[in-house]
Amino acid sequence: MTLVSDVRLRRVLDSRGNPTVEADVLTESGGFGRAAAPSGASTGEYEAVELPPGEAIANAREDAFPRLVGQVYAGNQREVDAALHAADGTDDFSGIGANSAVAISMAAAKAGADVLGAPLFQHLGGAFRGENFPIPLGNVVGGGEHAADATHIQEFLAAPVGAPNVADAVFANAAVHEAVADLLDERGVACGKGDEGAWAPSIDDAEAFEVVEEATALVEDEVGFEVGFGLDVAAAELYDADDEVYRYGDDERTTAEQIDYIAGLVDEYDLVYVEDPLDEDDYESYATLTDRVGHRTLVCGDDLFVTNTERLSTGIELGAGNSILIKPNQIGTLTDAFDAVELAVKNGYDPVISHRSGETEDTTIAHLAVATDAPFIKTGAVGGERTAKLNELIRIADDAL
Ligand SMILES: C=C(OP(=O)(O)O)C(=O)O
Ligand SMILES: [Mg+2]
Repeated sequence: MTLVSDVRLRRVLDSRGNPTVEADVLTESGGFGRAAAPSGASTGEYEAVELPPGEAIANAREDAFPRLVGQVYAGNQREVDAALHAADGTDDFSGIGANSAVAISMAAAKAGADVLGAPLFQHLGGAFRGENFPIPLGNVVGGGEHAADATHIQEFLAAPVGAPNVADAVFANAAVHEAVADLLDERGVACGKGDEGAWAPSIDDAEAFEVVEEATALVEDEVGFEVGFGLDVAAAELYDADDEVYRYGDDERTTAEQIDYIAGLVDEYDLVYVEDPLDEDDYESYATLTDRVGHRTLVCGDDLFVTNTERLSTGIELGAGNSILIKPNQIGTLTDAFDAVELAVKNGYDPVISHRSGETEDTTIAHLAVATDAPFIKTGAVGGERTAKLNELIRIADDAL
């Protein structure tokens, strides 16, 4: 029933105004799935390779279509994704492009769900998946590679850890986003937004901590449940490998100082989440930091692990981090992303399903988070391509699909 009968690829716009790959997968019985690849700006060095969309589309048409059409079943995700790997022939998807691969992989999953008449999260998670919903981490202030002339730390993330349900959590993050704007306004700070819809003021990191702490406290009082916050430091972007220092503008920190700095921030602000606090090649320092603060906060590897089970295995062996960011396009297929989640959970690492800074209206990650029972999802706080995922979570919780 779910035999793939056609695959179509095209260039569509992403939220930054760049072209990205969109895939349609059709099945013999009339099933249909459509999905689009997101795109990172602060990409990890070890991510699967995103090709220019035109090239990715041409290569996938030539090499992947013959292995998909009339050959594999959309309802059998492992078979679809194995065909994509076989068509690619490399270990980093530099043949057909991780952007073509992930778009096809996600579109096939949707086509499989369509044939079954089941929502995507149910097709992916099965009848016995958990009943939990992820806590959304919402980017409210940011800079780094996502906005010029803003904070050095890439993302300050609202984390409504005490929310009784996903809808209240989503609205709490939006309220923090709004409170931040009011507080910045009171301070006479005008600002625009970065790539993910977070405010991108021209203030230093210390002032951003003050503002976000105040905003989360205000919203916590208002909603009556715990609203903490966390960070994506995106430290690989700050690290100068030649001089072996982390550069925050004119300030620099050695690795030992960076570890002390992050541990100090966890203490001072009771951070619930710290992503990429150290360089993507420094497993040992991750282990040191995890030893110090891992019992009270999530130390999450994004550029460190790049959704890759081999890199995660190294981290597990060394005790580096206690959480992994899961971005399907970092590894190229849903099967690989699922395998990373499974390995993480088996070893006590919390998976955090994540968007990219360049996004589309695609909602696959909302379904992936529910299907895998992930405790967290990172997908912004406001903005159409971000609210697409957040509103989908609300619909899933409301049995409205
Ligand atoms: C979402 C992120 O940004 P990008 O997509 O630019 O890697 C991130 O670093 O976690
Ligand atoms: Mg990150």
